[in-house]
Amino acid sequence: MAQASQDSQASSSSSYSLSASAASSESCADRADSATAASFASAHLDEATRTVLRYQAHADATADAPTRARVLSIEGSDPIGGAGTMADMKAFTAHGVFGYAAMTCVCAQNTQGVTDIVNMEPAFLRAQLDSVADDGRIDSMKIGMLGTSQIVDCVRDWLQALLDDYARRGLPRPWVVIDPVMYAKSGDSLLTPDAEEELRTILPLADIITPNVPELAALVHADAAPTTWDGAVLMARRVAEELGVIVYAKAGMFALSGAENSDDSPAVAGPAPAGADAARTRGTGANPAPACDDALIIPAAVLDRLADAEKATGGIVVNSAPAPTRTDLASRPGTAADADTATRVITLPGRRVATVNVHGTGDSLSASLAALRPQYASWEETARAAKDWMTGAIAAADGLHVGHGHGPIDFMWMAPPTARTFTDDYWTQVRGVRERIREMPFIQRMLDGTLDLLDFSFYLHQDDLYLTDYSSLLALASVRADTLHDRTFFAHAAAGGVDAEVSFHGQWFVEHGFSPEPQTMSTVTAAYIGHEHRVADSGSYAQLAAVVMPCFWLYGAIGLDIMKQAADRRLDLDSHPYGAWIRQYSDTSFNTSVARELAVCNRLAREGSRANYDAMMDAALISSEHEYLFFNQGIDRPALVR
Ligand SMILES: Nc1ncnc2c1ncn2[C@@H]1O[C@H](COP(=O)(O)OP(=O)(O)O)[C@@H](O)[C@H]1O
Ligand SMILES: Cc1ncc(COP(=O)(O)O)c(N)n1
Repeated sequence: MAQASQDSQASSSSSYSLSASAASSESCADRADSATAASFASAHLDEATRTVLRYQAHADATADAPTRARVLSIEGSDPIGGAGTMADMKAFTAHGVFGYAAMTCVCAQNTQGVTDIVNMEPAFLRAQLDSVADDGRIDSMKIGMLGTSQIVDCVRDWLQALLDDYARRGLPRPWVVIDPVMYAKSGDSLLTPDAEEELRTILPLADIITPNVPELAALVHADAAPTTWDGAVLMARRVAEELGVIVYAKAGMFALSGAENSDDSPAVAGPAPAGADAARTRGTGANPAPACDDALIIPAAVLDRLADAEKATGGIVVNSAPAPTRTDLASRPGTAADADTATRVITLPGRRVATVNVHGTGDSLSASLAALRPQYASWEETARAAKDWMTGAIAAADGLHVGHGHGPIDFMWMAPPTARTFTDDYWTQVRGVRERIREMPFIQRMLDGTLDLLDFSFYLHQDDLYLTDYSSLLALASVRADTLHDRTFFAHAAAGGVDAEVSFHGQWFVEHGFSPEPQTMSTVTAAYIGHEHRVADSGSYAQLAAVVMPCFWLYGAIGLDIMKQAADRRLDLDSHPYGAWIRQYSDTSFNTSVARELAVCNRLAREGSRANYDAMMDAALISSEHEYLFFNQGIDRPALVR
């Protein structure tokens, strides 16, 4: 059965199932052209040119393809929303595919355990599966918890019939990912003991299976689960070779126990980069983090079929990006070859996230593989993409606060958070900066009237230099604004506010006997302006809006705070040396602009990606540190720029 299913996959020669479905509507003349092109290409063209031709053929063949792959989940439910069907649908949506779902059982479970399971009558499950298959084309599927041997039989028979039917009708074979679910993270059993043997009968129908470490042990009838990663990979190789399917071996069990599974990674837990970047920075020396590498094990039988498929089409696999060949895989870093069996073991690097919130990680990974395979050219690329996505989703899990046991992962980690706004988050994160500014000697001495006028005039001169430049940044924000509202807001801010402030400073200089002439810029002022310009030059409009925000908000907030402190101390502003300035600073009309700027930032943070949100936050937080240094320079005089 294994041989037949894999061969039918190979003969469709499809790395993109969507593309192959479009190809089935190709005219005979087109097919003849492709065949001629193929033999011409294999005879005359170099590899790069043939690759370009593959791209052209793929583009032509997918011209009428649907916008999204259609992916089926066959799973049990999880009302807490972290595993099973619910995990699959969330992962499908996160990966941009359209999800179908047939339920094998309904589970009463949460992050702490499984309390009850109602299995579907096999006949009713079959009715669900037929409902999908009769009405919708399936490009890819993920099969998870099957529960009982009757359900295993039902799904296996349906799947075999579907694959036969697709083959008969010349339709591309759907990608099949099977997660041989036996146990939940909580330790609860999700498969009746008598069904373990039955489960083996469906696995050869898969392209790829994703057992965790205890499931690997069960599949090879080992008495105990391996205690080392090398032992797990060895077992995974046995399973791959016996079943003739690719095995994705998962290291989650070792991650949960805190063990490293890779020799080459430093054992220091540094501040880990978030998400996909985390996986990629390993081995570069940046942000060393403990490893959680997975492995993709491709048995020789599968490699041979992939290579044969390529040979059969003379190197042009119509509707397909190049499939990996033996030499291809063997020459890649992280690929180990075994002289005896020629099985390939590909390391999928990742970093370990220190969390207990891994409910549904196995489901999410297998669903991701099914969703991503139609979008990538090979299982290797698919697996790397799925692994990176999983690391990001696990890294964001602790923020969810769902459940008291093993909490779910954050399927939406690539989107900005929604429970709090960007400005809520920013305000909390700058609490320390706000306190430091409030307590700083410059502000306190100004309030009690002991601040040296020279120190204050130094600060005001720097403020003038800063504001002149700042107004150009606001004007730039106006030019780059994406709505008319933002454009006019920044244009007014650039013109009005800054102008008024500078002329008020000029008045103060004259009244207090200081020259209003521009002074030399300090290194502190230059550093703040430099940061804002760097963001303006290389960042997005959203980042530009965020980098100028602290000057609005922190300045406005300090003004309110000074007003409150002055009132609490019952200061007589008419006789106070800084009375006029305190009045000006406490002018709440400025808060109209602050409020509008905050609304602009929240909109831009909400509408963009998580990466945009984080970049906006970084820009604003760095500006906030500069705000502190800026006030502080009145007293701790920095060097001047020459
Ligand atoms: N703490 C962790 N840090 C990083 N990745 C993890 C962690 N725990 C699990 N993973 C990853 O999650 C995916 C699912 O693995 P695993 O948790 O072992 O599956 P299962 O849920 O079937 O036991 C794998 O890619 C694994 O490497
Ligand atoms: C319906 C269903 N399917 C699978 C799992 C395994 O999830 P995990 O072991 O990752 O918690 C689960 N708990 N529930």
